[in-house]
Amino acid sequence: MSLDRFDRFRDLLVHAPALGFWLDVSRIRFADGFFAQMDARIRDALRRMTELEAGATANPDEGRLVGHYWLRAPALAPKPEIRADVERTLERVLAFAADVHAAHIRPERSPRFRRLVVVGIGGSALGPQLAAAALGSPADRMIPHFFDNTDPDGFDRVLDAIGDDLGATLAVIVSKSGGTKETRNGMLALDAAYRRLGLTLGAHAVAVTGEGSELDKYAAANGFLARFPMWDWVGGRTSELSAVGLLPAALQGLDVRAMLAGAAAMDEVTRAPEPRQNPAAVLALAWYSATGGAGKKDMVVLPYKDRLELFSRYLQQLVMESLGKQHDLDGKEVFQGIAVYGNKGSTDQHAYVQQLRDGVDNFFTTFIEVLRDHAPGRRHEEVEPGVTAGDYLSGFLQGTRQALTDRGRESITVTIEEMGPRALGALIALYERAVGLYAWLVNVNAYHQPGVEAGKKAAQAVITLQGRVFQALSAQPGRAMTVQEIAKAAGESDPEPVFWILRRLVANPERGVVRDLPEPSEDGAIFDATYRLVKV
Ligand SMILES: O=P(O)(O)OC[C@H]1O[C@](O)(CO)[C@@H](O)[C@@H]1O
Repeated sequence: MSLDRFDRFRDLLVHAPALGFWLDVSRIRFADGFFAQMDARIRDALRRMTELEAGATANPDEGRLVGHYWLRAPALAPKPEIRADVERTLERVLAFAADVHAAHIRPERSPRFRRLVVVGIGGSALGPQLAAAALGSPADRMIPHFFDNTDPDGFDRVLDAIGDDLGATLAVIVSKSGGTKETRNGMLALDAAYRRLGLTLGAHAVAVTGEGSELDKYAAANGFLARFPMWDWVGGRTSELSAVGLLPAALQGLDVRAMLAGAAAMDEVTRAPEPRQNPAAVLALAWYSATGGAGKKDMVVLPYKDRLELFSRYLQQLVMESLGKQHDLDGKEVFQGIAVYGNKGSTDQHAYVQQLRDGVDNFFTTFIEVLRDHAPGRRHEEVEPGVTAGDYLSGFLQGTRQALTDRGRESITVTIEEMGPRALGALIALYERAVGLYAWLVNVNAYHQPGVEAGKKAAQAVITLQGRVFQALSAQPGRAMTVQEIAKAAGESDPEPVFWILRRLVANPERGVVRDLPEPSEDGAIFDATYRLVKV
């Protein structure tokens, strides 16, 4: 039995020695004949990927090219102007970072920039956050911070952490569309913070955005230190190796050329035409087998390396925004997707692994193993005679993998030699391509995200309604009105969103809305409450 299993392991293992990379899918229960059955489809997906890399229009909705592969191999770009753009932008990123480090570019009053705040969300934050956490060290040239939401308390927390160093902080505002509200709000929060110190945002800021976008215009009008392009042929969730990720990484002092080289090397390996020798194809096939090609199982991502804790969050967007689609490419309703979650092993062993082993079998796990325990020169302290903490980490990985197998729970293991910029670039490239291939296996468009717009529009409607609520209250100053009365005065037929707005405003007394509860106040009385506007 165990010999059979070892044979199967050997048979299925994909090893890329030049990359120090292994992919083990032997703990996926492929049905008999699975690879033969899928052969034509995966070859077709590989063919389409080749066309995509050669410049085919892969985003039928938007008629756009999809070319994140050219970011690390500009010579492959289908047009000379794209190649020139990529090469020039990399040089500009590196030169800008060098100038900042050398204090040739310096803040308004401080002698040099010591920190950076990346303001962005989704694909304009997750990659930079992943790289900062995965590769940061005490040798970093600048300390990175992030605004990745429109949470005022989140802004406060970051600004508190920066403290007196704000004058020595570079704001990197990242938005492909240049119109994302969370990002705009973060930028305005920073603007206000600089102004409180008598400083200007423009003298401390750079933008990464699409040419001609709202942000691009704002940056030009406000004298930003520099603007870097974001091209329409790079999707947000595959933008880590464009200026979006490279600029923050270069400023932090990370080796961006090594990140690019790792991605380029993985791209080479994952262009292999033979599916079984192509790690991205094998990964996509393993997902297909595990999920029935219909998202029946979730992907649990467990890197046994603290530095990769954000990898599952990064993959969450890459996988779920790419694959989570209502319709397939033929317009058929399919409700596709694969749910992704996870943090890190062994930590998660003490959180939800109980359910993975004993509970509902609705997932497959991806273990990520890093062979090198820590940086050369660090001591391998023993925690027991002849045993190190790293031995335990490794033991827990194998142990959990086996414990899951014993219960028939499927898993994949990705192994890398050591954690570094090259490996990170390679991991990103591997998953980018596996997602693209899988999308074709299930016939969905991986390169659009129509579903995101609905929530954004509805949010804007709430903001507009809030304005009408304020108007209704201020039209009759001092008058106490019920939720229903306010809704009516605001021209809103549904009192519920008005109730939500008022409840929140009341919890923030600075906004001037006061709630009066009828006496005696009891359960349910909240719906008889009245609201009025007071001067604050
Ligand atoms: O870079 P932008 O345009 O601000 O967009 C941020 C994120 O928002 C999304 O469009 C979805 O809301 C993502 O696809 C994207 O990464």
